[in-house]
Amino acid sequence: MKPDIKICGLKTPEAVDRALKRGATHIGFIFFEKSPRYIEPDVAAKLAEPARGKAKIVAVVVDPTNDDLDEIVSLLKPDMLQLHGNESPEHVLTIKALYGLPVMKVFSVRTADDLKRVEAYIGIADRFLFDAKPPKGSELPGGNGISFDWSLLGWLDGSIDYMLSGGLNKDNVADALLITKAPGIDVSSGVESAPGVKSVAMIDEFFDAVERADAPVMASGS
Ligand SMILES: O=C(O)c1ccccc1N[C@@H]1O[C@H](COP(=O)(O)O)[C@@H](O)[C@H]1O
Repeated sequence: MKPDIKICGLKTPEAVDRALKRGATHIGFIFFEKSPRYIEPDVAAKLAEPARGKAKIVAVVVDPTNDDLDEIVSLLKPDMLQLHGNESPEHVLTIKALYGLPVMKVFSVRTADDLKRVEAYIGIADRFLFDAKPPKGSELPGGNGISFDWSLLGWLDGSIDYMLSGGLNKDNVADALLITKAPGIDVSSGVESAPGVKSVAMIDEFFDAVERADAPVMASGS
């Protein structure tokens, strides 16, 4: 089955347009100031306009304050919040109660132990997102272009709805889908020509690779 596809860290109308034309189900905007993909909420709001009703608009935040969220939610009017920090289950519940939006909670994964934290969020987070742990010294909690051992997701309860992220690109996404059968995938730096610079050609190549992975295999000679 075709997975949900989120293109994250968008900053130009061209990249938004291409992601939508190719069938992105989610588009993400990064509200983490140290990121090369950071965007002001009012700019993101204008960029997101063509996506309304076509793809889910996702605001990516890291341990946000209520002031941060007040501004982002009132200007962007996202469909979903992606919590990419160390938000506790209690903080997730508070955010959901305050803003009435579904939450995708992110977990950084290196070993099977990292997946044990998921349990405390079941019934609280609406969706999960599994990303690689950032390398030592990185200022970014995500968007590092690094993958983790996808086979670890085999330990998850099959009923958990999630997106897979971390270092996905046109060359590895088919393997990632084969191994995980992920219901959703999320890419950022894998469709960039330089940090923070999305390439429409690379967005095309990524969707092409997902479509090839999803295509039925024809028997030879028939
Ligand atoms: O992309 C960023 O700069 C970023 C900053 C802060 C939090 C999350 C960020 N990106 C998220 O990271 C993952 C994986 O990105 P990549 O494909 O490995 O580059 C993705 O979920 C982005 O939403």
